[in-house]
Amino acid sequence: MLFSDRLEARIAECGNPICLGMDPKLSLMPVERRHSQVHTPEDKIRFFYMDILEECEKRNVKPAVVKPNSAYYECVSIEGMRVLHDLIAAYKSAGIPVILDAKRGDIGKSSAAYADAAFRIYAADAVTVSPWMGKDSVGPFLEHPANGGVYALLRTSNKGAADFQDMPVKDSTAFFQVAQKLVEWDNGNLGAVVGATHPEELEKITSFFVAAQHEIPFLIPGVSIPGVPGGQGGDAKTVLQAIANGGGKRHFHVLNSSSGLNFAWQRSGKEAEYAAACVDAMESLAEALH
Ligand SMILES: O=c1ccn([C@@H]2O[C@H](COP(=O)(O)O)[C@@H](O)[C@H]2O)c(=O)[nH]1
Repeated sequence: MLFSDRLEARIAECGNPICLGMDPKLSLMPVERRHSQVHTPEDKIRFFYMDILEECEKRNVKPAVVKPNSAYYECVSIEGMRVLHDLIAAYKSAGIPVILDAKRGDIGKSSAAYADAAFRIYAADAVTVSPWMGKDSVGPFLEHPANGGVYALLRTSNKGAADFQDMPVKDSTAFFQVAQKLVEWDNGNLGAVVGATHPEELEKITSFFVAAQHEIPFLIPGVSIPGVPGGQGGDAKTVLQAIANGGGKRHFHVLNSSSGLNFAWQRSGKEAEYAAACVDAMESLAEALH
């Protein structure tokens, strides 16, 4: 089954388009309030996300997908990467697909090795890639036997996105040129990263794919949760409206919040309730988007 079909079925099944980012920030993970046996940063990360998973299962409130960003695990230690691997396995076995946010891409043979690492070693369902090096760089991810999803960076959420992505190219912009290539390269497993922070661009990008009669799933990072610091300011309802205005499919695209959902306990200040606060925030986001 193609990734786009699996994703659409998953969003319909769980009833929300939420992508729970999993970007550990140790100072905001008060795990020792619940577990006295936490001794290392790796334990802290493991307990934190396992508590959130347990709470999701207990309340039957699950995100459509999760997205750990590998940087936050790699910078902890080699063992941190083992924790990333184990969390991917745990969330997958709870039926939640995992997007590994690693932003890979290289010459063909090196991309093939990156693809194998993402899909076989980490066993992720999807991975983020940079399209900058072209078709032979993205191809090995699309052709990997795991048949996983491949989200290419298209119009990112950061301020610097404008530096290159908005550059005028052939009567349009660089990101529209990339969008055209994505349509050409897609084999049913390709998606695009489009930031939540620029809804006007999101609407235009949606219209582009709709006009090409070739919608691909968007991973939309940059969504903030009201009252929780650290997000990028994107508003989830505005994002869905932009997709609707562009004529896009309703249950196809996922909206990512990492710090907003992970550290939602900051709203009440009740540190020991970090897992419940995360799932509360997910539940109210899901309701608001229903
Ligand atoms: O354009 C992009 C691409 C990736 N990201 C990643 O998503 C999360 C966002 O975290 P928040 O805490 O919700 O802001 C993070 O892993 C980024 O590296 C992005 O923000 N924008």
